[in-house]
Amino acid sequence: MTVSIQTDSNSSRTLQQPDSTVPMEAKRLAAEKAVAHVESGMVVGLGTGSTASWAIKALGEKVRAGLEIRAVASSVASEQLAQEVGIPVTDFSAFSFIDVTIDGADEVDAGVNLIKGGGGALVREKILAYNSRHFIVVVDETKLVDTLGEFPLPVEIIPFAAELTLGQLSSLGCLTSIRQQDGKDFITDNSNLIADCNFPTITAPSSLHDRLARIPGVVESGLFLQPMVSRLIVGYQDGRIEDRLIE
Ligand SMILES: O=C[C@H](O)[C@H](O)[C@H](O)COP(=O)(O)O
Repeated sequence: MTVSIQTDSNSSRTLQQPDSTVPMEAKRLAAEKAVAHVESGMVVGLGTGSTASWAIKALGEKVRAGLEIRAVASSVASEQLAQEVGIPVTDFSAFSFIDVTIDGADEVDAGVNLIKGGGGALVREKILAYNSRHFIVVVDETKLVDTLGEFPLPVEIIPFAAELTLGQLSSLGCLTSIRQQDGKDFITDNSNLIADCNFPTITAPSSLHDRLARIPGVVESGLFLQPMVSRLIVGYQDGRIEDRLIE
């Protein structure tokens, strides 16, 4: 699936979405490595996207082989996949914290700060990550960058006065557009819009995060900043896997 992003300079660029040209095998290997950290009795947060889907499928296999977990999902799509593969999905009132959440990312910088939200699930993903004892991020090597920003930053905004919110986002120095899908506005699981914000580069993610949070109408941004990630697992196209504990 591709999403064409129209910027306010009338140029366009294409976001590589799950299942296009990405190295699926590297994603699968990384996801399976992450699942090895899940133990019986745990409450597990399920991410969204193609890499997280590999983790959900691998978890489903382990559940069918006897692993006893309860899961919560970061999207309707991931919840449906979990149910299909036999993972018991529980209610948020049934526990007070998540033991481990496994999720993908669109970019990971040298300080293990992330851009997420390429699939539009960033708000629920961030809630799960924030409420998890361990947040395991699984990516293939193409997601590693020195500095964030090559991937347009997804920001979830409410539909009310979206044009004004978009203007406020642009004033931070980015080209913005409302994400489109099949010729219509992409609508999140929370009935909101995604503004894709194309910064030249994001050199100060923490300060940008604070400025975004001050804009009324912004629900959340796809910046997931340290300390949030506790483990980073990278799959390489040559079959290597790097499993790194983040202190
Ligand atoms: O909203 C979607 C998520 O943040 C995904 O985890 C992210 O876009 C990475 O997706 P994928 O694993 O398909 O590359």
